Amino acid sequence: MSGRAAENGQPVIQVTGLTKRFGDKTVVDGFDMTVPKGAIYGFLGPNGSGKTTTIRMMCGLLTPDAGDGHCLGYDILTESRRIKERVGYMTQRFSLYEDLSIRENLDFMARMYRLDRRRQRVGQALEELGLADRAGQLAGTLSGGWKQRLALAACLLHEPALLLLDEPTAGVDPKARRDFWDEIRGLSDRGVTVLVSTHYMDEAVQCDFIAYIAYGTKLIDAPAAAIPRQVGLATWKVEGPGLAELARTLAGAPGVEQIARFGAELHVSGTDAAALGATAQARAAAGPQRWTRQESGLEEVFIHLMAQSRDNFARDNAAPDGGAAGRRA
Ligand SMILES: Nc1ncnc2c1ncn2[C@@H]1O[C@H](COP(=O)(O)OP(=O)(O)OP(=O)(O)O)[C@@H](O)[C@H]1O
Repeated sequence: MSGRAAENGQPVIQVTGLTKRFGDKTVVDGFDMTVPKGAIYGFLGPNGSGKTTTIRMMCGLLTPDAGDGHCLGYDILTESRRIKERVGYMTQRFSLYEDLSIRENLDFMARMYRLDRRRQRVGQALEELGLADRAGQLAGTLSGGWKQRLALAACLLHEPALLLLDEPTAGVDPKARRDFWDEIRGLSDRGVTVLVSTHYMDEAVQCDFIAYIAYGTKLIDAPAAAIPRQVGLATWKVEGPGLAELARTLAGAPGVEQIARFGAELHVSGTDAAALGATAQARAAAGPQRWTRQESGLEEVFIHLMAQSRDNFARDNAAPDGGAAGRRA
């Protein structure tokens, strides 16, 4: 496949069997994925589950121990240099030089990519950012939201076809998060493909597709809107007085696997819809709270997946004496 193939309706990324071991630990195991052009693909999962390692392998930034594939039409094993030229990478820590000015940061990035029309590109980025009249200000003096916008502008200078975002809005206020995602959506509309690793639900809901990874294995890979149905989790919303006490008495009741507080509501979920329904109806009849069956949201689903993968991991690693082998969750 040539570099142009990706522009002719073929997936931007297609990988199979990606596996990575660090020492005797397999952190990614037989990972397959296909990413369409312009998609925003979210990677979720517990800490240390292999999200970053997977994303880096998919883009040729890290060599897998097994598996192969293509990214942007290039072979991830033999043409990683070509891929890197077309990838923008924004890490959680904003990778800016705090003691350089806003303009100097952009100019440094433009030099790093050996870009032509450097002055023009930097000038245009400053205009688009709305920072042209503050170009001489030190980057370290910007607020979190502005630093993030500058970091994004810096990694877009070379007009990448693929953007990697690692928890991009951690520590940024809600307005700035919203603006940031509007910009990401705009890039996706223009055909830029985005891979984002996150723990935040408000980032997850912005994604077109979500892969959920637990301990090196992909458990879910689907359009975001299809995931609640695919996981098969039933949820009841409970409103009214005494929710804290109700939550205590519901623990362990038939069909109740998860109880989560959402503001003034309790969301009670489980995979056995019939058993949960019977419990809900019995409790509703006893009052005084109001019970309503509702669609499970992504947040409930991910709380469920997280708890389930922890339980599976503890079971699979249970020592002969019944204790769990140590590993960070
Ligand atoms: N270069 C490395 N050498 C040794 N172990 C590593 C290396 N990089 C990652 N790991 C280990 O591989 C596992 C997966 O790490 P990775 O960063 O991919 O997970 P993650 O899902 O992105 O985590 P987080 O959500 O915490 O960012 C972790 O146990 C991590 O400690």
